[in-house]
Amino acid sequence: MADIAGKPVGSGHARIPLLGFGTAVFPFTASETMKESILHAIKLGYRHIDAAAIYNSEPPVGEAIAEALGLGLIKSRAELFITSKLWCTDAHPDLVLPALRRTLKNLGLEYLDLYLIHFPVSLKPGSCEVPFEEKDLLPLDFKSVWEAMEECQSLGLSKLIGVSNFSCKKLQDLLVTAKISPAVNQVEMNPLWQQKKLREFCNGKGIHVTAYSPLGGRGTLWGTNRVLDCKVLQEIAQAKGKTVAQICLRWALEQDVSILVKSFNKERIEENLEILDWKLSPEESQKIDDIEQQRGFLAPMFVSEHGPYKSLEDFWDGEL
Ligand SMILES: NC(=O)C1=CN([C@@H]2O[C@H](COP(=O)(O)OP(=O)(O)OC[C@H]3O[C@@H](n4cnc5c(N)ncnc54)[C@H](OP(=O)(O)O)[C@@H]3O)[C@@H](O)[C@H]2O)C=CC1
Ligand SMILES: O=C[C@H](O)[C@@H](O)[C@@H](O)[C@H](O)C(=O)O
Repeated sequence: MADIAGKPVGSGHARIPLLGFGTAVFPFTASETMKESILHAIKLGYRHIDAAAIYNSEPPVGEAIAEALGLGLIKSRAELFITSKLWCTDAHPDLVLPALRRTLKNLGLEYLDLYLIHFPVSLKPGSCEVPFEEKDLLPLDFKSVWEAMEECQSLGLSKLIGVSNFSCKKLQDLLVTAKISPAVNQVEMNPLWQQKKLREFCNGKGIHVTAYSPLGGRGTLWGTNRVLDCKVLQEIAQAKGKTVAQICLRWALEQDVSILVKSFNKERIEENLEILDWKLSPEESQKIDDIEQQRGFLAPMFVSEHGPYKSLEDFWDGEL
């Protein structure tokens, strides 16, 4: 069993496991493979599972948890750290609590460990699906939606609350009125988009950063191969006898963040775990540090002349 020690998160005693398991696969449909992969991951020692209403992954996550309990892979639900996310159509103050209750029903759980605002944007209320119409994009009412998130935590329906895809500026805006500070900001982070500024800001505010698409989301709708194809990373991997994926994951781990990686392939699920008992040398870390930075490709879906963000610069408030 892999030893995936957790990091403190939030203002209480909670800990977030270092390495988490992603469940986003486009088209967003649940499958038997998804459930089997989650179960396999739990068997190998993954303890954080990242779901979202939009992924349609909540039912298979719930089934995998029930099976893991039945098989004795875990003794209680409390051994797991389960995250899910509020989709933009429900990012309206009166829709947050009903959305979380639906999420819990889908998962068959009484509480989440972490509930996140998926994106700093709303969509006209309606069905939770992509693609969506650009004309449905709306500004997020940070204050009132966050108040509804705070209510979710106060009711004990989620132990922690947080955000995803938030720039420093947006976090700063949220913090002006927040009574509970976001425990986590889940963002894209990999050697090609290291999020140095955001991490520094979050560290200063006690907000834990979770890295998604640590491999650049190879082969996904929103990702790219440029991370796994990066020459510098390939050279380090070859010299070290590791895979490029392992170099990316180890690098992220050494930046003091937690990671979410998705694989539905048994060998790769295992390969991605084998990053805990070795280190990058200072020279290797420096080479990665020097890689030219560019933003990933996720946010363009939310950039539109009809919506609150007219450009990627706008979405990220010019931060890189
Ligand atoms: N909050 C947000 O807005 C977002 C959150 N996320 C979360 O983060 C998770 C991880 O990010 P994701 O975007 O999926 O991208 P990842 O960087 O985890 O890459 C996943 C892709 O890489 C492949 N892969 C996995 N392991 C290896 C390996 N060792 N070698 C080569 N290829 C590999 C997978 O294929 P295969 O399955 O065939 O192994 C899959 O195609 C998501 O699943 C989701 O839970 C992701 C995007 C946005
Ligand atoms: O419009 C598409 C979706 O928003 C998609 O970009 C996200 O759901 C993201 O891939 C994720 O995994 O969280």
